[in-house]
Amino acid sequence: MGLFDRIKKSLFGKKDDEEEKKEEQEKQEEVEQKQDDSEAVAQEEQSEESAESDKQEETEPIEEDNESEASGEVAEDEEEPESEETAEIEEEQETEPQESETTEEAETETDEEEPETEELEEDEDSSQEELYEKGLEKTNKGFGARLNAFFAKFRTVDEDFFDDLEDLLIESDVGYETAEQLTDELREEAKLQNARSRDDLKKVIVEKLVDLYDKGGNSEDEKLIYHPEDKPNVYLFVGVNGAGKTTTIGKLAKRFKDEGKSVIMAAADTFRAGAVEQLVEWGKRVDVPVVTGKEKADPASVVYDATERAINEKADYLLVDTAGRLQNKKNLMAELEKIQRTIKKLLPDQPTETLLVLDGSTGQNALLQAKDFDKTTKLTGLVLTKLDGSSKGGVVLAIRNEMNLPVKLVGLGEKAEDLADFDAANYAIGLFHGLV
Ligand SMILES: Nc1nc2c(ncn2[C@@H]2O[C@H](COP(=O)(O)OP(=O)(O)OP(=O)(O)O)[C@@H](O)[C@H]2O)c(=O)[nH]1
Repeated sequence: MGLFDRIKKSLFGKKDDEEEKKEEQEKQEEVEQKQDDSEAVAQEEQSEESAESDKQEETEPIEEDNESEASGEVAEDEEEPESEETAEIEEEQETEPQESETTEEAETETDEEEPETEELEEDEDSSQEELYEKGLEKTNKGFGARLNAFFAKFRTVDEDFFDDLEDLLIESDVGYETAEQLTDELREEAKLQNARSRDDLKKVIVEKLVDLYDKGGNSEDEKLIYHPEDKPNVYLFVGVNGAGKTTTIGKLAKRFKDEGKSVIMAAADTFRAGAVEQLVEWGKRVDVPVVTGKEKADPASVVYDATERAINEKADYLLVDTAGRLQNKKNLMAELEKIQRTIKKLLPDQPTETLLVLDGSTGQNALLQAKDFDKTTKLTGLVLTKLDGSSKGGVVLAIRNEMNLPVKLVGLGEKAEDLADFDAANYAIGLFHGLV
């Protein structure tokens, strides 16, 4: 199923079903009306015929004439209320069971149409969808609900409408540049689609937002890279203090372990003692070995040891945690470069991934950090953490619009399983469900 189909099914699906049912009912009523009409015509013709035969029978005895008139009246008296009542009853009876029949039919049809493999994929899809729904609850109640309240106030599509929308997007961390661009595009799109009603506009706006979340639309580019022939696949995690590097590495180690892969972690954040302990703790929790060094040891030496071990043990993955803050930015960048050089000494094609971890709840600050790191470190993708802690949600849009880097993972909670591949459809569903 395509991205828009999935979103449409999930967000607008109920409405579409209702519309379909309504159309079905209207069609049925039309058919009944036609039947009634033809019955009425038939009745008229019949009464005309009987009137004619009455005329023909005028010559016959008066008694019989009376009888036939009487019987005609009785017949008419009986027929009329009967046909009205029956029509009413028929209508009542027919509409009710038909409604449930339509639903049943629709359900059976979809059941029959979809092959088993798709059902399994759908199961996976729905568990990811649930993770997003749960993780984005706060954003849904914040950004999503603000958007909904904005529509509730909707009167007419004019310049004020688009100005207010732009303000709302800026307030929701979308950022000035993206908000302006988005509003301009929406103005055009609304004109193009001749969207005038509240529902039309809502659809145009949600579609446009989803389009931006899906930027490029090629989710394959957003998947974490894994080369089975290139073991170990080294993933280097960079980012400022507290962004969620250690937590993301722990969560990912669990995921890979659960997939049956062998994993080693390297605690190269020797700058902060607590960071090493934290990774060791994750190692115990998910049963993955952690290579550590002495306090304040050269992080590159820890990475060297860990890379050697990963090569010797033919590990599938080596996940490297780095320091978030040094005395100054220049030192931090120099340290990251040294780590990259050290890995390349042993494995020239590594690291497979250099992922910048950003705290998604810091809004525009996350975007600034992304731009900053992107200038100095060769990155392959982004990880947006703590999206469960943000009621704004706009930063994802800003990052998608202003960065040429894929968002590969999102953190949707503190638990080991609260890490998901970024998925535009699930993100949009989590953000807008219950609102559109
Ligand atoms: N709610 C929530 N909390 C998260 C998420 N990811 C990380 N955290 C929390 O954020 C805090 C900081 O995470 P760390 O993994 O220690 O961050 P770090 O980047 O390794 O920080 P340093 O080790 O200081 O460089 C911890 O309390 C984590 O539990 C997430 O997706 N959701």
